[in-house]
Amino acid sequence: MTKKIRIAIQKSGRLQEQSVKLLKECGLSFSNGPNRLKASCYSFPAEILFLRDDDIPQYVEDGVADVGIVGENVYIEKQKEISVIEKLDFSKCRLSIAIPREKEYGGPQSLNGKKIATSYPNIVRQYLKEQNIEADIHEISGSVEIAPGIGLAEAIVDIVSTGSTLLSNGLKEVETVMKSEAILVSTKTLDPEIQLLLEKLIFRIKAVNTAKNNKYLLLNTPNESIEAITNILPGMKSPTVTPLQQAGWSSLHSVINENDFWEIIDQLKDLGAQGILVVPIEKMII
Ligand SMILES: Nc1ncnc2c1ncn2[C@@H]1O[C@H](COP(=O)(O)OP(=O)(O)OP(=O)(O)O)[C@@H](O)[C@H]1O
Ligand SMILES: O=P(O)(O)OC[C@H]1O[C@H](OP(=O)(O)OP(=O)(O)O)[C@H](O)[C@@H]1O
Ligand SMILES: [Mg+2]
Repeated sequence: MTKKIRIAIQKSGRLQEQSVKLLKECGLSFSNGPNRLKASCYSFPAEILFLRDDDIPQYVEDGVADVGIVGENVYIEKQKEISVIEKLDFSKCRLSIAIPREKEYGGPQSLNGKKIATSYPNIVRQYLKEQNIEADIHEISGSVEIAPGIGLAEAIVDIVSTGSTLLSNGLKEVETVMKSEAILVSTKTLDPEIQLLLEKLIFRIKAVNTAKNNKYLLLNTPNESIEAITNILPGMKSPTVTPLQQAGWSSLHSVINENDFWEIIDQLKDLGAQGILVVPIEKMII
């Protein structure tokens, strides 16, 4: 019987939807109803385990799951013997120190002797040690932003993305402790068959994520500008150039990193390019 790779993802919460989407884009189809804790993939030898995100590092360390998707913040906090395989480019956030909006902030040293509420005691302990601060860490498992308002702590360390949770709880962000995004983690030593499945999965994840950052670009160019445009748009190997019906003109197709597009658009126009189309790419294998 062929072995299956066991992939742990969050059951519900901030990582869930994007983790499911990524696996499905990688060709792993499975059903994920609200009460499902385990699902078999139809199209890939894999089993999906739906778990609390905080438990995923432990399950991966124990080998109950071979790989898992967690936030870097949880990976660092849990201090488990597991490997980081790949950053996944979603659930981007930061772990920040926040204090009541009306309070003056006098730098990290002003936290000396204060009480800090957090769900990330190990990360905070390490930060305080590095900054040479003596403060009291009060661990709570959720709704951390409420702590200063009810007199539980003078500061908090929690996840911030848009900052709206801090704002609605009368807090202000004063320091970033770490940045985080979703990552793929794995057990340190994998069975060789599972390792091969993991390599297939990584190949697919890279194809999906590279495609997201790139766009397919089509334009019409006067033939005398082909060389100059090729220098600006080298593409994966070199652009495809096909003649148009209209003499002296060609259609040029290439691939471009999304971030570069607005930087080069004026140069393309100056070289006489017309009818520029930018199209999303679904998968990209370099
Ligand atoms: N507002 C946010 N924006 C982006 N990413 C976030 C945000 N909040 C959390 N994350 C990331 O998603 C992860 C899971 O967050 P979530 O709030 O769903 O955790 P949780 O409540 O502990 O879930 P669980 O019930 O699985 O324990 C966090 O560890 C962090 O990496
Ligand atoms: O800066 P913001 O965009 O407001 O995001 C930050 C909030 O998002 C997360 O909570 P979530 O909404 O996932 O709820 P939770 O309490 O269930 O973790 C996190 O714990 C923060 O409270
Ligand atoms: Mg959790």
